[in-house]
Amino acid sequence: MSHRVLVEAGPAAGVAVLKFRNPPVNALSLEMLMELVISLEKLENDKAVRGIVITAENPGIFLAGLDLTEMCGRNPAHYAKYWEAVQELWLRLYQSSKVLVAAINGACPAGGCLASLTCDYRVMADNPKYTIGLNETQLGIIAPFWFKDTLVNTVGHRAAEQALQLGTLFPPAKALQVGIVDQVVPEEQLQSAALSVMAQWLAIPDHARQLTKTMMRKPTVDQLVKQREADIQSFVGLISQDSIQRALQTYLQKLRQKKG
Ligand SMILES: CC/C=C\CC/C=C/CC(=O)SCCNC(=O)CCNC(=O)[C@H](O)C(C)(C)COP(=O)(O)OP(=O)(O)OC[C@H]1O[C@@H](n2cnc3c(N)ncnc32)[C@H](O)[C@@H]1OP(=O)(O)O
Repeated sequence: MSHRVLVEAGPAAGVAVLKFRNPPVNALSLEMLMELVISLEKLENDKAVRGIVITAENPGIFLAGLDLTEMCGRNPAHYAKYWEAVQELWLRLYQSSKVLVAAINGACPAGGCLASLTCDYRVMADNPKYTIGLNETQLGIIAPFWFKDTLVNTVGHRAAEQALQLGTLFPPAKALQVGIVDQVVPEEQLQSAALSVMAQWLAIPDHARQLTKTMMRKPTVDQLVKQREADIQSFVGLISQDSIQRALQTYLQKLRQKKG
């Protein structure tokens, strides 16, 4: 039984809707990552499902990214387990044979942006409070190579380099201009726009679309698969450094003090 992920049958045949519901901010905790992987595996094995709309149950925050509390003050074994789960989620999403459409109905930083970039199409609600991007450098950390490659595959090298170095969080119109999202629609039309684009994608024969997706994504997937363990060790080494721990603690404190 999943608590942090809700899967519903969509209003159209062959379409499921997967909703994030991990209050307060839909951070990707270890439990949330595991529940997502299980839900995605079930959907992948369900032949009746051809497409999945991915969204947040409550508008405002799509996904707050990786859970910073999983990366602060823990031991190396925990960091390794956590990072393996992050890799697993990315591999499931990026290699999914289903059509994935992200209906971005809230803030979408870092790991949230990465999850949306694994989808085949991104529709974002036109709300200036919502931003999207890989903002890791703003936290004093570095987006790993497979985060970077997923962005490069979406927006091209120059735009990705600039966005990554600056850790830019783009509001909807700018995100559309850069190509990080494919469509921006009024907030109340988000779900219908996602379903409408899903229908267009589902009009293509599955086998032809799936093989094309695999052809386009395989080189990026293979890069991680062949060095998964090294990537885990690299993460554990970096995240355990005092300077990185200090940077993350400072960032978390700033988030907490924002309210006070
Ligand atoms: C060595 C490095 C190697 C690899 C790199 C690792 C890659 C990491 C990628 C990531 O995903 S890092 C995480 C990046 N995420 C963010 O920068 C988002 C931070 N959060 C926000 O900007 C805001 O919280 C929000 C826009 C998502 C929501 O704003 P608001 O509605 O105003 O809520 P609060 O800011 O008051 O937050 C409520 C509550 O939640 C805590 N929180 C927020 N984000 C996270 C998070 N990502 N992980 C854990 N906890 C988070 C926040 O501290 C508040 O906690 P309280 O205890 O004060 O209630």
